[in-house]
Amino acid sequence: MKHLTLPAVAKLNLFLHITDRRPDGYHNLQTLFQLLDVGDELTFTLRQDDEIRLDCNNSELINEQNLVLRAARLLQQYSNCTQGCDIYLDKRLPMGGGLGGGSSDAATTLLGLNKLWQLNLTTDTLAGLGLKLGADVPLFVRGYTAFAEGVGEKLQPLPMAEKVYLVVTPDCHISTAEIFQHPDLTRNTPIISVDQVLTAPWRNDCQPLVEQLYPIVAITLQWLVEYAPCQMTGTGASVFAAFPDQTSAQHALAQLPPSWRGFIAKGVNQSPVWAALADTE
Ligand SMILES: C[C@@](CO)(OP(=O)(O)O)[C@H](O)COP(=O)(O)OP(=O)(O)OC[C@H]1O[C@@H](n2ccc(N)nc2=O)[C@H](O)[C@@H]1O
Ligand SMILES: Nc1ncnc2c1ncn2[C@@H]1O[C@H](COP(=O)(O)OP(=O)(O)O)[C@@H](O)[C@H]1O
Repeated sequence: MKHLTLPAVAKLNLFLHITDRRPDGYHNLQTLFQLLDVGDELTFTLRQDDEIRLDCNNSELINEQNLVLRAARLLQQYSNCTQGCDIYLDKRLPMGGGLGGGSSDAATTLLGLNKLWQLNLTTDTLAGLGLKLGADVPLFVRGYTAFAEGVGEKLQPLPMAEKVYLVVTPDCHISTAEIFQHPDLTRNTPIISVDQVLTAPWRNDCQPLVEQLYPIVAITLQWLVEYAPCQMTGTGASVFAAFPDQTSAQHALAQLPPSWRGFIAKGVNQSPVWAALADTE
């Protein structure tokens, strides 16, 4: 096998509870990660040498900090692999919007190169490597909708009704670090058990603070709630609502103010990346 094209889908946090702050400054969370069926696409091509090169439809993303390059280099180093690759990233997801696009790209890179370089590393090993790159990477490596604890790395599969979501991303950049460092962040939500997930009220502890600091997020939520109950994902800025069907989601999307960005996606319990990998067997 010389080429491999794989999806890197988005996620939503159907709820996000912050339960405490750890001595290392990070926060323990409880969250329900819902995978979606839309995202970026990555193509991996074997090279004759051991170089790793990245190309992308967004030239600003072609740099050493890109999580795709960092994931590829980490895997090459970990496995002492002498092979290289050209990687093309087709960036489709809004960036820095709480949809996990960068983390998903990193996970797809770990999964894709494990296959292309025939490393045969286990999913546990890849998830462990992914955690070094970001808290959400293990979710995308494992590829199932899940209840998560810790910083998001302790995952239990939790299949959900596969609903239709409208996701709207207002034009503002929110720093995850700024939100987590803010004194007004709610960080003492009581811990719930996995049995309580479906009955507990779902809320995002970052949302009130983000609405206060970034009024455009509050305005976007006020727009969306006219159509369906809505919430913010991650540390923002994207917001989402579940709709009973494609038609009603499409109706709301058609009313979106011109400068806003939105898309419709279906919630999925299994990441399409795993089905795509199985197709290459
Ligand atoms: C909170 C979530 C929920 O999905 O937000 P989104 O990024 O999706 O919006 C993620 O777990 C975010 O993960 P990720 O985006 O990888 O965060 P990182 O880059 O690791 O962290 C940025 C900074 O946020 C703070 N941080 C992050 C995660 C966490 N559980 N506690 C923290 O206190 C730390 O100060 C860290 O330096
Ligand atoms: N492959 C990538 N795709 C998107 N962003 C990336 C990538 N690699 C690094 N980044 C950086 O990570 C930041 C957050 O990316 P992203 O995962 O899209 O957001 P979020 O964590 O809010 O869901 C971006 O602003 C960008 O600077």
